[in-house]
Amino acid sequence: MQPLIVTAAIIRSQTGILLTRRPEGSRHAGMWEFPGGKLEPGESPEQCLRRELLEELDLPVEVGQVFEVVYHRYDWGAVLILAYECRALSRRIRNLEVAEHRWVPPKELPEYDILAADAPIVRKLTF
Ligand SMILES: Nc1nc2c([nH]c(=O)n2[C@@H]2O[C@H](COP(=O)(O)OP(=O)(O)OP(=O)(O)O)[C@@H](O)[C@H]2O)c(=O)[nH]1
Repeated sequence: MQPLIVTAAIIRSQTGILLTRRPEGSRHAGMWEFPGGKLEPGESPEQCLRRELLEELDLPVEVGQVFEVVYHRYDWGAVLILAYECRALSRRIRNLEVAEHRWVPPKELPEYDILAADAPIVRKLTF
């Protein structure tokens, strides 16, 4: 099986890095993650991130450099996560498809239940 290709946004503000919590009824419900989602056919990672951030948070973003790439096997299958530095183009966020969102100072990231695949990203952010 090919891994699921997933994009994730690293968005920084003066108060921290943006985390979102997965809604009830989704895989890994209640866990925290970086906003983003699965790459759709024909889409570039940048297009995917812009679409997902609008769908989930009504947040327009500018997509920058790759921050980290992670391959991880869950018991249900593998993911290839492409994490990009992104810049929020609005201050307003709406929790459209997430349970909640939070701006988390890097040193507090280890206190959150973040998806296992994101561990290398969290390490790099807290380093
Ligand atoms: N968005 C996001 N997904 C992640 C991260 N880390 C991680 O393991 N994943 C996994 O990657 C997959 C992304 O799927 P998703 O359900 O968020 O994507 P989506 O919005 O396109 O899905 P849907 O439209 O089917 O609901 C999930 O299985 C999720 O568990 C992360 O930091 N951000």
